[in-house]
Amino acid sequence: MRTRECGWLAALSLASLSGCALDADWLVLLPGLSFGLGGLLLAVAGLALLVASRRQAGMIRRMRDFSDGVGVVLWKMDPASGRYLQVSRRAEALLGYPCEAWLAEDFWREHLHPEDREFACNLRATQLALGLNHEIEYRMVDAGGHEVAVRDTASVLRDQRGCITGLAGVLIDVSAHRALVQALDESESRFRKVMEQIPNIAVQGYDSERRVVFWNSASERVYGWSQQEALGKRLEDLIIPDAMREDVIELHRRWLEYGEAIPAGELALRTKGGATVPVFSCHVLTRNAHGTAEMYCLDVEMEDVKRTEAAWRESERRFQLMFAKAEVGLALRTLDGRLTQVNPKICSILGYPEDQLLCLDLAALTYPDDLPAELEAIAACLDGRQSSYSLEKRYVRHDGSTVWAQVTSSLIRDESGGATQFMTVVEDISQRKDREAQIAWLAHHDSLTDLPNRALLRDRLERSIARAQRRERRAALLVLDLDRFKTINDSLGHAVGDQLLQQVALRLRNAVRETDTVSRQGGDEFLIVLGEISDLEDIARIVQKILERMELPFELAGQSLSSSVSIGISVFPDDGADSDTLLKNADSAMYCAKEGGRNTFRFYAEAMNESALERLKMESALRLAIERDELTLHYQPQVELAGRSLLGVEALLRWNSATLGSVPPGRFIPVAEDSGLIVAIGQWVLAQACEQVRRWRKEGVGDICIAVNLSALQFRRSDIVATVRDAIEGSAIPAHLIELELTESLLMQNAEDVLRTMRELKALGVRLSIDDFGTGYSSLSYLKRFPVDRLKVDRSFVKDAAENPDDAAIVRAIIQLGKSLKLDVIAEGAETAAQIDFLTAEGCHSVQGYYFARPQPEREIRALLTLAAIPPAT
Ligand SMILES: Nc1nc2c(ncn2[C@@H]2O[C@H](COP(=O)(O)O[C@H]3[C@@H](O)[C@H](n4cnc5c(=O)[nH]c(N)nc54)O[C@@H]3COP(=O)(O)O)[C@@H](O)[C@H]2O)c(=O)[nH]1
Repeated sequence: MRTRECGWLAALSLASLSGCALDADWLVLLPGLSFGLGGLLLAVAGLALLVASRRQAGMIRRMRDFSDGVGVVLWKMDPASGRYLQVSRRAEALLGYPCEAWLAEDFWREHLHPEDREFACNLRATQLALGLNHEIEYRMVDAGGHEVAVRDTASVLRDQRGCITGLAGVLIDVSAHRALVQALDESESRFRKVMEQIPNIAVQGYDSERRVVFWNSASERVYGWSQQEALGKRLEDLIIPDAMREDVIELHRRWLEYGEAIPAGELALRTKGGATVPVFSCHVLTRNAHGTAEMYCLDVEMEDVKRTEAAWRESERRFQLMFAKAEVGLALRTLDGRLTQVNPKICSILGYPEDQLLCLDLAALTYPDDLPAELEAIAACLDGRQSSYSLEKRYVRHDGSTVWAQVTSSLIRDESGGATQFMTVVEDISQRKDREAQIAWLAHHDSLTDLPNRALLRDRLERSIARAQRRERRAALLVLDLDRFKTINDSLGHAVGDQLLQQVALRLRNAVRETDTVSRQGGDEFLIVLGEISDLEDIARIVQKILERMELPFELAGQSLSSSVSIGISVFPDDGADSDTLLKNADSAMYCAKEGGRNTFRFYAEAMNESALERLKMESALRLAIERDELTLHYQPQVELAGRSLLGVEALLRWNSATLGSVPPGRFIPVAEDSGLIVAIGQWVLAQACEQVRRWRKEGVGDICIAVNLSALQFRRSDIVATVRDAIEGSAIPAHLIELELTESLLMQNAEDVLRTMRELKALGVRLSIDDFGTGYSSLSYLKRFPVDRLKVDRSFVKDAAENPDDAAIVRAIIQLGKSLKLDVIAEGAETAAQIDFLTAEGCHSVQGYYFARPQPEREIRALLTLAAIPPAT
């Protein structure tokens, strides 16, 4: 609480002194409103004088209304008892009591705040005793029990003799004002405290003469002057170096006079001890409570910053040095895998120049099989499950080779903890991997021959069994034992024996497919696993190939040595369902082979031996058939149905073997195809057919067209176009007298290649027909594209066509198809008159079959060739 004399109240007292009645007494109080209302109330004071002198009741009433309007309470009090005699209407709003309540004895005293009561009562009593006007700030308590801060301005009323007659005053509610002042005080003190205690910013305040008015503890530390020493001293005498002195004074002046702010910037200021201290200084010009200018300077010491910067530069320099010189590959990588920085070592590991490497990303550099594991590890880092990962992986180098690396990637985070990039350390571990691979190789291979050893073979055998089981195929295990190896070893020495084993290993490897496994078990014993076998005869053929290759002499130590093997064979699933059983059975089969005279093979199951042997015998005999002149061609007429005229003949191969007797084509053609002999045989057939055409023409029989069967293998493997061209040109016959029969199934495989070859053949001028038509799955669209002249209905449909409606429908459909595609249709296998009638009725163009003639040797068929109409066979 504070009291204040209100000097000019004396002037207002004139109004009362001049004998104002009660209302006029109020007027002396109005100046109490001057606090905060300034000039307005001076005008009011003048007005009061005027009113007092003129006693204008209306004007007084308006003044009372005015006091209510501005929110003040006018009161009159008995000085002796302290009881209000009168209060203005505003009193009700101030404390929430009706005006009458205020007039009660001791109202004022009782509604003073208990903490302020004594002080307010004493002060008023003292002032009254001295006869002084006075002003007191204290708190009252309203009807709701809340404190209300008031400023109470009281004037002493006197009569003409100067005796005190009463006390009148104004109560103003200053609660809001006080709260504001208090908040401002608190705020100011808070900020002052902050400014004083802020540790890193030296804050100084200077008045308009640049004398220190504020000097915080950081200023004491930075500049060495204590607050006590600094206060009142001038800026330029404290911290401004001499060289800057005049400039600073001038800058300050210009700020004050022209408002040109002193810019913030780095300065080198002076300490008490005369040392220079680098600071970053910014300045604020403000006005104090008295309205005078004050400049505040906020200086941040730069030494720390500079030290940190230097340390950072040093650390960066070291990092760059370490990065560049590191003996391991280093790379910085964005979170999505792009390389942003690489060191020379990683460039050399990956074989890329730096600029090219920086254009690549993780996926492009990683061996595809190893990428998923690394992406999984990256995801674990990015979703916070781990902060780094380490793995072994393969990179794809610039030249396409792969390099094994031990990779450790750590997530780098920024100050706020956000992941920014990966730092990757790459160590070339190719050598270690090679060593590991070498060790693994040695653990699973025979060091003499480099072939898989027993352990690896067992693994491969088990895999082959599993695969064969899944695909419902067979697998075979061959146990091979070199005949006479002991003799060679003992007589020529171990070195030669070793060489022999190495050459045997090589021959065995070359005799089987890549996917088969050849293994050495030690000594002169070898094992072979043949996987994915669909036909038992395939095994016999491979075995035969091995035997043949082993029979060829070995060049060892300057001499030619011959050797041979005995082979025992067991087959999955026929001879055993597991590797142990198959090994045991193949072994016992091998001993049977040895007992059987060596240089031979034996299946574990006897039945297999028979069929395989027969087939092998046939293959061996067939191999010699051409040179032994055992092959001949028979011819079967092809007859036009309408006029029964001869259209041509089909050449059909016959084999009369010196050892096997007459072998039907149905048996030897598949063996020829499987063994590849069909290529040479087919060539022979073609040449013979062309030669026959030439002879018939020469001998006057006529231009007889010969149809020749082309096997699929012949069509695909040999240069069939050249073969046909050579045969035709070699016998100088018109090409259209040769017709090539291609099976329907051949056309369906690699259709585009087949089509190209067919077009080339057609370009030679030969005729093309589709054999066995109806047994394959030709689509109409394919047929349209193939340049064929004739469809040959398979004899299986012709056989029952006259009786079986289904077969009849098929034959009918083929005939219609031929007509639609403008192709001749020949039905083969027509044996009966009923079949001939049916085919004639359906509009079939021609037939081939026993009805007219069986395939016969040239001399027997010759008579038919000149007939105008071919009669049925008798
Ligand atoms: N790649 C080559 N394949 C050839 C060659 N020579 C023959 N073959 C093919 O061998 C299969 C069997 O031939 P083959 O025993 O000669 O049988 C042919 C005819 O004898 C037989 N045929 C003819 N008419 C009748 C008959 O009325 N009834 C009946 N049961 N059989 C009859 O049809 C065979 C002709 O068939 P195709 O060649 O499909 O016209 C056989 O698939 C021949 O293709 C050759 O040199 N190369």
